[in-house]
Amino acid sequence: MLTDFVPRQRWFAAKNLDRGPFTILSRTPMPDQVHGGPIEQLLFSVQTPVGVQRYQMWIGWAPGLPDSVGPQAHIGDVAGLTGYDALQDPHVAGVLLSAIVAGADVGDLSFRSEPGADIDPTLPGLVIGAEQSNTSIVYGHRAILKMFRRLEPGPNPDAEIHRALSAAGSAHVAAPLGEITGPLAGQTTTLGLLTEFFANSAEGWAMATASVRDLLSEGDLTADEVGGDFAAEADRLGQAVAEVHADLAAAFGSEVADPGEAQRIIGQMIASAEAAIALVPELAEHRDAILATFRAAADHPDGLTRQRIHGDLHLGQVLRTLQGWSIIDFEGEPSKPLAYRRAAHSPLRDVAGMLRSFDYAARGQTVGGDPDDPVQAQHRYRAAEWATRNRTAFADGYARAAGQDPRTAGSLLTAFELDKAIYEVLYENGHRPHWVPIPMQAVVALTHAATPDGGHS
Ligand SMILES: Nc1ncnc2c1ncn2[C@@H]1O[C@H](COP(=O)(O)OP(=O)(O)O)[C@@H](O)[C@H]1O
Ligand SMILES: O=P(O)(O)O[C@H]1O[C@H](CO)[C@@H](O[C@H]2O[C@H](CO)[C@@H](O)[C@H](O)[C@H]2O)[C@H](O)[C@H]1O
Repeated sequence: MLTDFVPRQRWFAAKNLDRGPFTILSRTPMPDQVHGGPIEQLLFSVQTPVGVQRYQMWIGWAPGLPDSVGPQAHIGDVAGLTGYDALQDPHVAGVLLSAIVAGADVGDLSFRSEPGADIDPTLPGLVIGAEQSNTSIVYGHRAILKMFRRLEPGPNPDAEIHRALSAAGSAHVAAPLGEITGPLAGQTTTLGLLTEFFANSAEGWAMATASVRDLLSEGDLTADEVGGDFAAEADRLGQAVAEVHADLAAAFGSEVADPGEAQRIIGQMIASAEAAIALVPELAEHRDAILATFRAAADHPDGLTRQRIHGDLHLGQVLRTLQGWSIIDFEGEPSKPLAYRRAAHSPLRDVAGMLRSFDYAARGQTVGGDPDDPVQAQHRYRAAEWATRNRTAFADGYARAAGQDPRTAGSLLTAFELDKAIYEVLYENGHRPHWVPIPMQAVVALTHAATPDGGHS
């Protein structure tokens, strides 16, 4: 029954991998029924060449597909009952919120609210957009419940970091309100996280791309002259990221790594690049330049600091609220193991993620098209202008708040950007193949200096 439905879901990361059959790990029915049939949490695993993957689903059963969900929620029919993706059902959303507020224990699942959280269990819940790594339900513009889809045994860094930053009084994070946990491979595992919802907020990605469009529609004004200029926001965002890094360092600790740290990091980047090259043929022709760019960064003289970071920072992970910038989704890079995502890393990794994202916001609007069309060529030129302006503003804001300019890391910052761009090639190859040219272009630009003729061949 899962065979047709699961591979169509955005959250399923093994779409393009050879894989074994789905193995059901557990089924936990809720005491409540909403459409004359049970609602159950189902955990399953699937074996892939890169290891086992585990996933969470919530399945509702009813005599037919309930009116409260669309046809995309249909999973399959068994013994006269229709199974459907229950997280898309507002009635099931209500059951989950009530269980959190009640502090229910259901089978092995624990539903808990944070001490002092004041949540109205009757708030109506609505699932938001399908194009996410997980599935989130918004309750009356007051709270948002993220149900993690791909699971790894242990605490999810999203829950850990929301709690730590909130306890530190950070102005840049949503307050945690509750959690759903349960056992997986013998460890207590975060299954869902309820946090404060920022009503009237805008995603950084939406704001940045609106600003790019504004610039592209202008024939002769430069990026600093158009009404939609984003540079002041990019500067404030840099400041917010630096403040979050400082709070994370205070909450979880930080250390100056030993002098060999840069070599160790570069070694990991080279290993990831080799793995990506083996999977994506377009990367192979740039292999020499990629390796040369990484090697050039290995001799970083200064000690690097290591601390907990966001790990997958981009413009889609930042919200402009009425108060300022907030950062969401502290899970880390979805493809990396949990131990890596909970470990200390260089904050330059997050800085590089944001720098890449400014490039994405700009080039996403000009990708594809006719390379010989003069209007499109002009758009590409303007998009590059926007990216430079906003990358600079972000780094300026970060440097001011951190007291240290990330750009002084030079070739090492380039290596972090290249590492991210290669990750993005892999990510787009699996999820949005028509966007592969965006990070590919960055791979070429970032390795340009390392090619024998400086990229003039
Ligand atoms: N606290 C919040 N307030 C308002 N919107 C939020 C909040 N948290 C998340 N969102 C919205 O939900 C979307 C998905 O959240 P995210 O944590 O990025 O989930 P995923 O892990 O599925 O990518 C975000 O892109 C954002 O639009
Ligand atoms: O699902 P997540 O938000 O955790 O992150 C994954 O998906 C992102 C795409 O939504 C991806 O980000 C890439 O695309 C963004 C635009 O959609 C762009 O702003 C980022 O710079 C680019 O990396 C992210 O890498 C991936 O982990």
